[in-house]
Amino acid sequence: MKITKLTTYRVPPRWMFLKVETDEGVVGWGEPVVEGRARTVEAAVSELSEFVIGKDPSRINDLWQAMYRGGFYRGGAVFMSAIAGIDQALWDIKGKVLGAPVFELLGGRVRDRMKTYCWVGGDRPADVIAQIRARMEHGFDTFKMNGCEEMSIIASSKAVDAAVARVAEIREAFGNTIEFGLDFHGRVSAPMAKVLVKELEPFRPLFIEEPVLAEQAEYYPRIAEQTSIPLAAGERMYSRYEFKHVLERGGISILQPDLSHAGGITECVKIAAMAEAYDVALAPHCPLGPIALAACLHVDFVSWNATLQEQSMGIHYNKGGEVLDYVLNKDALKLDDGGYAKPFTGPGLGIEVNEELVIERSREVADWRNPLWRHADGSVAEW
Ligand SMILES: O=C(O)[C@H](O)[C@@H](O)[C@@H](O)[C@H](O)CO
Ligand SMILES: [Mg+2]
Repeated sequence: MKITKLTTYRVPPRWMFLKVETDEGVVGWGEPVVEGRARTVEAAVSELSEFVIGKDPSRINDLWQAMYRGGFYRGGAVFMSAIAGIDQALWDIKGKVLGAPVFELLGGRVRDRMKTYCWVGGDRPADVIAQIRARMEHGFDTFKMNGCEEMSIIASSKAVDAAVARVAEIREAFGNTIEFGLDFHGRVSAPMAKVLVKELEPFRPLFIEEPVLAEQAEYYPRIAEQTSIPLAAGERMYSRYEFKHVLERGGISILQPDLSHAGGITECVKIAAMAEAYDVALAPHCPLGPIALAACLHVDFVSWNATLQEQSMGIHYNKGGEVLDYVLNKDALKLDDGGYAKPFTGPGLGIEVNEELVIERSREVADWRNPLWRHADGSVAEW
């Protein structure tokens, strides 16, 4: 079998799907995208297709190594996302050729179902109580929200109190009938992370995500020293070689590689195993579409240390498109009570893509950009 064509489709809300065709008619789908940089990733996929076209799709490991090492320069969000989408599609093809779900090709399931969580609260966390109540009616009991609004490098006690009051209100309203993670989203500086984590300790959030920016990773062990709240990070790390430093330094209890940013299934299965060796949980990042989510779940089903899966149904970013819109076999991603995903039964990634809708929506798609926030003094604020 030979790869004959790679086609990318940028679709609403802010995703990109990749179709990989072969000379035997077997097709694989992937989701290579960096949110807000879809066209840049599209160019990277196009460059990589020069190498990939004509190759045997079954040789996933060799193709991955050649894509990763073959261009001298390596790593980074754009390049590793391009590789990720191609890798996902190759696993989809392999499963379809062999008639088995990807998790079976990776050694079979370690669990019968996988716990997911959902977002509430939006960019600037608001209205979270009502949104939690609404999602609880659909059986969810685990949530994530932004932990704060813009936060100056040395923020006011008022800004800290606002962040803490929101969490206190959640615990007041729900006790521990629900669990929630707080995403600092890289908005919090190292000095303020120490302050915020200390004030949040009594409310025991399930985890604090990106307590500082990935480029400040040396602070993870220092922040972990001062709190019992598990720290989570990983969405802005792109290969084993970045995660190994974080694992060696310690401080992170939950690794969150993104299956569409960190090299795909081939790389993230290895990252999951590295995390297990350090007794670190796996909670793949996934604010994206159905193909990315399916790739995450296949890794979850074979990773003993997988604990929680992010999924973007109802997330504040999904304007103009939702996860199940592009899926024909919607039941494959139906979440049961408690937000549990069940194992795929179909071959490959187990997602039947609504190609007609993908093509139609790809014709009129706006380029999504995240907002550029500024502090009151006019300086750029982390979004
Ligand atoms: O945890 C999450 O989902 C992420 O922090 C998410 O909010 C960002 O990755 C966003 O998608 C970037 O455009
Ligand atoms: Mg995050």
